[in-house]
Amino acid sequence: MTPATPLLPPADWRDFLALTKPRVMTLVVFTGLCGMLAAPVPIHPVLGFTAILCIALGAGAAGALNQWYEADIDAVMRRTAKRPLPDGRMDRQAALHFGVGLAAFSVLLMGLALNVAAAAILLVSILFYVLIYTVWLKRRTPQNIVIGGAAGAFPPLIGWAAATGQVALLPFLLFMLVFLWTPPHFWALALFVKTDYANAGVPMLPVVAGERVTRRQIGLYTMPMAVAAIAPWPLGLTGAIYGVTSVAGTALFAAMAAQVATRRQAPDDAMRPEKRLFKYSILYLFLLFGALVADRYLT
Ligand code: HEM
Ligand SMILES: CC(C)=CCC/C(C)=C/CC/C(C)=C/COP(=O)(O)OP(=O)(O)O
Repeated sequence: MTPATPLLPPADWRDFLALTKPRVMTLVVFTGLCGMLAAPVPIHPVLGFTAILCIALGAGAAGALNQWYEADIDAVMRRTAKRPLPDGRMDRQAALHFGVGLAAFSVLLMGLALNVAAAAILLVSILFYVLIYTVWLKRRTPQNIVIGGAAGAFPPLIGWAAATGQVALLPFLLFMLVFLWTPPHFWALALFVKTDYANAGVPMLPVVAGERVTRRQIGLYTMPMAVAAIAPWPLGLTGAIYGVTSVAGTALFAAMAAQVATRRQAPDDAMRPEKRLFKYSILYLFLLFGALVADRYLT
């Protein structure tokens, strides 16, 4: 006789929400919204709302499928052990159905209500995060987040494509900005949660190559990131609000990254430089994308 599988009570709506990684996705959705609002074509508010909803649902679906696939490693990391699957609050099948259903719904709705270009890029970003990052690269190489991180850089392109039906140089530069921002963002965090990844056997850079290499890589990626961040201004694609914000914001980012790269910490500094860089990395993208929209509507 096969042993009875313990039946889990139906998951709470809060567990389904947690499956979508709502906190991380706020910035993903914000960059998509700003990409849409920065486009030179006005979009009907109902269609604009629908496009952003599709990005949010698509990103949430990707987060759910990520958690469905990696419940085993989430269970051994302190930061993730309380997620609905490793904590036993949800059935794996329910998470899979939720993720696949939400992904299909978001892509179809984007295609029907907006256009095929936006739907296609949304589909590519979901597949990129789930298949290329989560299933293929994450457990295999410390370059996982460099390549797989492209998934999180697509939303500005999706937003722009939703409004215009095509892509252009400015959203491409925004894609490059988020793409090159991801390594410093993530490796700064990985420096202070290194043992979690080591315990789970995930080959993140500080675990595999050590702290020194990781610090240097953070500094290295910051340089092309700075170029992508500032370039839209001299290229005449944005105005002075974005220009000044990007120059000042990026200078601060570069100063913090240099501190991390050279491991300088003032004796009275309570917070480790990498922790400060990680926190600032999030504010930085909010600032630059916010300035992009302010530029479009205030100048
Ligand atoms: C492969 C690429 C990335 C990796 C591995 C990564 C990893 C992480 C991790 C592990 C956290 C810590 C806390 C948490 O799980 O909530 C975090 C926080 C965060 N990430 Fe990333 N991230 C990536 C890309 C991105 C992108 C593209 C965005 C948005 C554009 C983003 C936005 C955020 C935000 C807003 C937080 C803070 C969440 C909070 O307040 O709790 N991340 N990231
Ligand atoms: C529009 C669309 C589909 C966007 C996709 C959004 C996306 C790829 C976001 C990347 C950010 C993210 C949640 C990284 C977490 O990495 P992790 O899974 O290694 O983190 P974990 O250890 O917290 O699970």
